[in-house]
Amino acid sequence: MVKVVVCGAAGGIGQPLSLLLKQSDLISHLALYDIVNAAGVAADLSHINTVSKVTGHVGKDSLAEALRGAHTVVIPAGVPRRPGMTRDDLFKVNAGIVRDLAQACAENCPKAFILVISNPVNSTVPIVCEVLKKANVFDPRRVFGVTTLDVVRSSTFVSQVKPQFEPHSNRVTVVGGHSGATIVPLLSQIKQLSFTPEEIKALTHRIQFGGDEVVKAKDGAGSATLSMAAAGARFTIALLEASVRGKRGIVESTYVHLAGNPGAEWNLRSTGLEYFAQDVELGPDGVANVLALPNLSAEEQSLVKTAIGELKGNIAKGINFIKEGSGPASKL
Ligand SMILES: NC(=O)c1ccc[n+]([C@@H]2O[C@H](COP(=O)([O-])OP(=O)(O)OC[C@H]3O[C@@H](n4cnc5c(N)ncnc54)[C@H](O)[C@@H]3O)[C@@H](O)[C@H]2O)c1
Ligand SMILES: O=C(O)C[C@H](O)C(=O)O
Repeated sequence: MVKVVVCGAAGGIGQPLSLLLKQSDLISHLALYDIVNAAGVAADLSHINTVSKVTGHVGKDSLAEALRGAHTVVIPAGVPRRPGMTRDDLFKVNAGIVRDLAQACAENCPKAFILVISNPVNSTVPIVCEVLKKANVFDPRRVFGVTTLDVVRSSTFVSQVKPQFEPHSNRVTVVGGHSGATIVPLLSQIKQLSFTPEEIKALTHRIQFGGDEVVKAKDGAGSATLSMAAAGARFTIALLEASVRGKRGIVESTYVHLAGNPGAEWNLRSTGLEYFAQDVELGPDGVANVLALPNLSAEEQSLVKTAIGELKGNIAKGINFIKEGSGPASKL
């Protein structure tokens, strides 16, 4: 029995993500939780003729039931950006939402994999980990910041500049975090391609600020939802392939707690950070191996240095939110 729970399932990401997860025969129960409308989304999806049972859970009183027995919990709950906002501006509202969902996971499904989509990911992942640490149920192998959209965008944008680069089957490693300058695509690792310095600069900028492109185009109606659903489903299915089916050699870039994770010593020492996104091999218990940062070009070294500076503050903000005590979730 593989139960996957989507928290925020009625939202812009939650609905298409749930639809994509409904296609997977790795999932036997898809539980959809939201503070509104999850019953309707669940009824609708439940008519699709695939193997999983779908249940809807609306409101805080139904959260425990939604989470009980979960193998994996995916969290796209919270508010998205509008033009002019940074992801960090979302902290005020989303930090409390993510904290409360993490607390419910600690109580109802302490061994579940937790996949955090809600922004700002650089801070919400530390929030989840701190809540689980406080509850004595933290396993660093089981908590992931979903940065797959940066990888998806990288493949797409590189293929638009280099048509011989097939976007579906070629992956680009993206390290750092998930916001602007903390997103560092390692274009030097694409060994089959060569780029001019101008191409590197333009591509790096587009990947770092791809989210802003969508926020601007949606003009007040939110941020990336459909591409994020595709990216979120890709990461969730990759984790299920590794953990349920026992498939080996699956590597995805993701933002994880470094200390205590297999293979993470090098990145822990070289970044000096508690959390960092990099290529991770997935396995039966989640993180099987954190891959060491490869040799970086001079430009990439400088980008990583800038990312580290920004990540330090983002991480401390998330940790302090739990350590120093935080009130109820607030409004924007
Ligand atoms: N990691 C990434 O790459 C990435 C990409 C895109 C968006 N995001 C983030 O994902 C989040 C969701 O974006 P969206 O476009 O789906 O927003 P949305 O407003 O369309 O949907 C959010 C959903 O969360 C629900 N929700 C609010 N509080 C909740 C709670 N306490 N428990 C459960 N559900 C709750 C809302 O009812 C809503 O249905 C935002 O924070 C956004 O910034 C992350
Ligand atoms: O840009 C955003 O706010 C949403 C998301 O983080 C993205 O990268 O599209």
